Amino acid sequence: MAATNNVGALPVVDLAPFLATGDDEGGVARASATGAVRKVCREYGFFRVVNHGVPAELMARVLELLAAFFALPDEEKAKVRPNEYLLAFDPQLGFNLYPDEPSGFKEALEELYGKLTELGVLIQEILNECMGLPPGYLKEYNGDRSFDFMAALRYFPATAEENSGISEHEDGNCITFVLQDGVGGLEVLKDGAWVPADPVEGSIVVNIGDVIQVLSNGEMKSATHRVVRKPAAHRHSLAFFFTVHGNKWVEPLPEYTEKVGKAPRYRRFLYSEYQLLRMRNMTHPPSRPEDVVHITHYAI
Ligand SMILES: O=C(O)CCC(=O)C(=O)O
Ligand SMILES: [Fe+2]
Repeated sequence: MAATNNVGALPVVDLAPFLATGDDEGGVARASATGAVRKVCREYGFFRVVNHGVPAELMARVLELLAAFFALPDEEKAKVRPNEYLLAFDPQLGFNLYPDEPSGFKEALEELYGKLTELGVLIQEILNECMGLPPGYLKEYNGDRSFDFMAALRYFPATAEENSGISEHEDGNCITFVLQDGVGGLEVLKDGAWVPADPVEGSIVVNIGDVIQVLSNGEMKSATHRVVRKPAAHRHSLAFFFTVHGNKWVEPLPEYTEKVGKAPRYRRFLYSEYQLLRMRNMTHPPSRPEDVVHITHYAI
């Protein structure tokens, strides 16, 4: 059983140099932030971003609206499951359903969706640079935003009997952003110990998913993480999944294989197939833990 390492703090990456209008000094700061992202993705796959362009006021407003939404009467649900969620997709696709209450919910979620999409595009560009890919490679490979989605979550307080919010897992997509209220409980596995990804106001937690791990032939980590519920309060969080279209083939890139004389560590797969297998993990949970499909399913 891994220990919890309370002294560990997530590395922080300041994105200000990428959002400021470019000058020479900005170039140096951008190179240094890119280096920081490369290092943290190799070691960890989890970090925090600040000065990310998503207004703190909007983040706070959405979390308050989520709390108001999930607080609408339904306490019976707490008895049968550890959390509740609401999904939102690209508003332009036109199939999101929003509740009437609280007022301003749709507008705030859609505004946030747009901002997090922009942040995803920015982080993807930074990763492109970190990974030494031809300029614009990832943008071209992953230019279709129709598979991205956002999950708003509420976790019930832990009981004396159990406290699991989301059991340990890796995200299957490219890049995930997590916004959370002040309760805490998100933890990331680093060198065999659970490191808390505690809330820091205004910052956004970023984690690398399986697609980036495979493209980089395992060099960039899709970090294992979980949510442990706290006894005192409901926790609200919002996860945005920046991902590839289902019809994309995912495989280790030449920059990490033939160009550097390394054998691919994964066989190629269609993203929609992997998504389906992961979905089945949830709808038909295998009785043996070793039968749960992870990215290792495609390992060579
Ligand atoms: O609620 C959180 O902080 C994280 C949720 C998560 O890991 C997920 O939905 O994949
Ligand atoms: Fe996750």
